[in-house]
Amino acid sequence: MRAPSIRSRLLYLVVACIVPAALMAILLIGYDYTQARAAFITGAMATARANAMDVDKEFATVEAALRALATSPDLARSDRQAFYAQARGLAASQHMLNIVLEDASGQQLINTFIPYGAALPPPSMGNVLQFVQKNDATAISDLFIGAVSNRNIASVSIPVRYLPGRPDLIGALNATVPVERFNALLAQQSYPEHWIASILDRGGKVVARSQDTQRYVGHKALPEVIDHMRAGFEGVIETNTLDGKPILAVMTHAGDSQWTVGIGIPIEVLNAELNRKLLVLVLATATLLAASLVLAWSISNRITRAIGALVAPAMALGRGEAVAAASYGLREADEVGVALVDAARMHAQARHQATHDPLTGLANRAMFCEFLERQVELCARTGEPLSLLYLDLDSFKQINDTYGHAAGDQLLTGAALRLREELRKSDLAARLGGDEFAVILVGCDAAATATVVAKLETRLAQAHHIEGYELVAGASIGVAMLAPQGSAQQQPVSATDLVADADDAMYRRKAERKLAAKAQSLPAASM
Ligand SMILES: Nc1nc2c(ncn2[C@@H]2O[C@H](COP(=O)(O)OP(=O)(O)OP(=O)(O)O)[C@@H](O)[C@H]2O)c(=O)[nH]1
Repeated sequence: MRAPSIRSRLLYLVVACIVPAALMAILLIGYDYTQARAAFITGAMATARANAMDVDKEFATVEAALRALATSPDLARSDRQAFYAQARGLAASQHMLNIVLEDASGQQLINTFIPYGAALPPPSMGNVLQFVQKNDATAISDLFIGAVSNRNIASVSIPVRYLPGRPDLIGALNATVPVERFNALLAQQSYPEHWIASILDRGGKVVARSQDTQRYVGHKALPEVIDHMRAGFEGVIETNTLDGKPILAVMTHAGDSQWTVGIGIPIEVLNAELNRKLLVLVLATATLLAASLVLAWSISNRITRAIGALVAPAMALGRGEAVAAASYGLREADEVGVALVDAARMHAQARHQATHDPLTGLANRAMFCEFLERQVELCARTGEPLSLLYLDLDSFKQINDTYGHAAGDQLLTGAALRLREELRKSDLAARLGGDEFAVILVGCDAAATATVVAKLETRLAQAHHIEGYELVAGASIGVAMLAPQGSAQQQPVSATDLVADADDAMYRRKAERKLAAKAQSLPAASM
């Protein structure tokens, strides 16, 4: 399996960084949403309870006014006309629609809505009167349409002994209040935007509403809401408004009237913020992800290019070639590049050390042997001439012994330099060890070889200026040749034979030179 690329790693890294961050943001948004929902429930419930108390307060105000009216001396005296006038004045001052006094049979005795003395409706035993008589207590009605006023109204009724001396006859003193009183109650609240508050009677009819009041007054709430009301539920439900808008609503009921106050917020509004935040998050994540991926892609391209550019110098190093310093546009790649340059240099150094003599810098025996074998084979095939010269310095030991090893080293180095200067680039000069050198001349016939030998003998015989002395150590040069094909000359056939011949020739030459020197009574080396 192929190892993953830098590009895929970087892309994974981007995804690994951004996706968890986005998930975390989603969790935070979710938490925020729950908090907003809880805050709505807490705030709306507190407001609904306060509104429910306000509803009861409205009824309590009306009841208190009626109870005060019931103590009127005009009633005790059965002065109906005076009582009528008093009731009418009270109704006007207390924003009541009208006040009605009924006897025990349900016959209206006064009705402030109808002029005093005019005909009153026939008697009727309503539920309210029955309740008042049975319980001798205040009754609060549900919403109904007034028979005379033809308006949505509610009534408060208190028991009243309307005939002096007949405490057994219990009639009712009723006051009706228009729904506008409850609408006014909601209107004076400053609900947060989007909140919808409603007041419902015990039967679930809408009494007042903070929005679209006229449209819904008298309408029944949804059955599920009515079911909750009947069960005496106080809490939060998800339901719909009468116009079908899904809402989250809190419900509570007033303790005395048992009317219900509900406050809702459209789920759409509640979710709008959530959706807005989620949209922003999705867009931000997508943008961030796209930007990061593009950045990661471009970074990976740069890294890949830098690493790819290292392949060529690495291959050059493998081939043993020199590696040039370069900048790869990335610090790490530059460092590897520098290491490759160093490695190539060390490699070249090691190769040079393995094939060259450290003192003179000439080829060493190993390189000499390899080169000679290759050239012998090549020339044997091509028929080109090849000459091998074996050189040994004369009386070098004496120089060493007399002037020291360091001076001997300098002389060896000087001799090597002279060889290099006198030879062609295509020739090979090698130090075989001690004061022994060898030269391979390729494509050099016998005449040219003789010229080179003479030139070298002359040059090497010249004095070296070392440490203030003039030191002379000429060289005895033995020659062996691989003659051209078809030549009559007897041929050595291998490099080993050629070396042995050159060595022999060198010894012979040395002997000749020694003899010649002796004959001339001259030392082999002079200083
Ligand atoms: N300074 C120095 N001397 C070396 C080195 N290698 C070998 N020698 C010495 O070179 C000398 C070689 O001596 P020989 O060739 O035997 O003797 P020679 O005096 O040249 O005598 P002939 O060859 O017969 O003329 C020895 O004394 C070695 O110790 C080297 O690297 N540096």
